[in-house]
Amino acid sequence: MNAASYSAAVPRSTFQSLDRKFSPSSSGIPSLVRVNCRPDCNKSTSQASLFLSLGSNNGRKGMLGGASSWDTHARRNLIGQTSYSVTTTFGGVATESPSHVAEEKVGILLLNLGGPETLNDVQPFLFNLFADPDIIRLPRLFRFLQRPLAKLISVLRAPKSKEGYAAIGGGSPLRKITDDQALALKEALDAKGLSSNVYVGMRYWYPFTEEAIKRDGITRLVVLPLYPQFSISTTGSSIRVLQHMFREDAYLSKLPVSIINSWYQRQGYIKSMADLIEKELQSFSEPEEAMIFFSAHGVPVSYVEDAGDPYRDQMEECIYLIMQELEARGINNEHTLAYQSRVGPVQWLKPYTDETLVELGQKGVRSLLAVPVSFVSEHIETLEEIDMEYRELALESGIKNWARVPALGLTPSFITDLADAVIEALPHAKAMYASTSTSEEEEEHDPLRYLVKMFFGSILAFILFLSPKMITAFRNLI
Ligand SMILES: C=CC1=C(C)c2cc3[nH]c(cc4nc(cc5[nH]c(cc1n2)c(C)c5CCC(=O)O)C(CCC(=O)O)=C4C)c(C)c3C=C
Ligand SMILES: [Fe+2]
Repeated sequence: MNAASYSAAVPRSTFQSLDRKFSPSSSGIPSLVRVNCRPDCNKSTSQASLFLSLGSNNGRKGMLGGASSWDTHARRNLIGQTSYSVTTTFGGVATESPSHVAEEKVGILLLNLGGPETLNDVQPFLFNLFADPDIIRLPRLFRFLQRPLAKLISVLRAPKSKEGYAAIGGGSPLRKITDDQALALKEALDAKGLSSNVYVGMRYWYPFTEEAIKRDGITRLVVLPLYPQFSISTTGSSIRVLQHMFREDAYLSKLPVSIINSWYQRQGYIKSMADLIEKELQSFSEPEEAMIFFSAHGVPVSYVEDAGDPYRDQMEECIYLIMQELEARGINNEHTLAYQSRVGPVQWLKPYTDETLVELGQKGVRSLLAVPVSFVSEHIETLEEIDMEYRELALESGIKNWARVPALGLTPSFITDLADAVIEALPHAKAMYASTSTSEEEEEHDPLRYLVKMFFGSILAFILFLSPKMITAFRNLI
């Protein structure tokens, strides 16, 4: 689609504008991120924690209970249901909509996870990760423990993680790859007539999301997470940071913003994945014999079943769409989906990649094509976990022929499709105006409530730290 003139009857990508509507829950999370949820997932606010399961809290099923929640009575603001008619020219040229003509300066913010660049960065990077309340979901009563717990876990986990990063050259390649993707996206947008500034915002390492958007006169912003599928733990977490930034900042709160929550169903992405799979199958002497083994990053089951994370549904739909595309090309290989990279003692999405590989080997599968599907760059979990650990396990389990599809990276058809997604999202940008503080924030500022929480929380935490469950939890980390 050419940016110079388009009628934005936007297809299936789900994107929404930041708006100031808050849900009735106390989470402080704007309704904008509650998307793509199954119709039956509007249970209220059950919580998940990575490490502990203590049963109910305030009548809520879940791990430690009551942390901030992703209740998902999804305001399915799917753009496919809306019809827009906007004629726009970009690139320093007048932008014309039915209501106004203005000079637009477009910014695109790519969101990603970030990774340690050196081995010395590993522990502080892990600290940032585990200090995220969307990764370790503590109930409010225990929230004051988030940072000490993150410190403890990061120190315990660091030696194992360092080994992994050492095996792939001493650091994560994510920053370089994401910067390259940003440049490629800018060029693809230029080629479509849209001049833009593309920024990179990482959640847990440099350049941090909080510092990503520069004050260079942007008048409209598209937020594009580099995760095809939405999860509370990835896109959701980054959007939470943005939400906070936008609430605090006068300039940002007025900036029209459009957020692309997930884009796994875009044809350009599906076809690009199918191209990579089709190509890699040719590396087998008998391509039709190879099982296509999709390996997605896992999340704890409670995210999906209690907190309403749409991640598993989106992942399954994504695999279905890729397989449909392959079948349309006459490729009818068997396929399966499993989840990798679990951390801690709780149940994660199943089946697990390691267990599935062993089972497939035992069942007589001899050729296997691994397809990483939750991420679009090479990173530690493709380069170390899949290419080294899982490959070795597969070969030990009787699988003779092993290959892995590369991450999409800079694949031109993929980058072009991201550019289209940005262009389609632009007309839907809306300002997020200043909002009132949430009940959660108000509570933080009430000293009496805070003291009571600290008192009871400390007693509970003391008991908890001595429990066998906690000891097992830490043992499973290292
Ligand atoms: C869609 C992708 C990802 C999801 C979902 C996700 C959830 C998730 N991750 C952890 C814990 C860790 N993740 C780590 C690294 C890491 N995670 C992702 C992506 C997703 N995570 C990426 C791309 C990376 C690698 C970045 C890089 O440096 O290359 C790590 C550190 C590495 C390690 O020690 O294994 C941890 C720990 C949790 C707990 C979680 C959901 C709750
Ligand atoms: Fe992860």
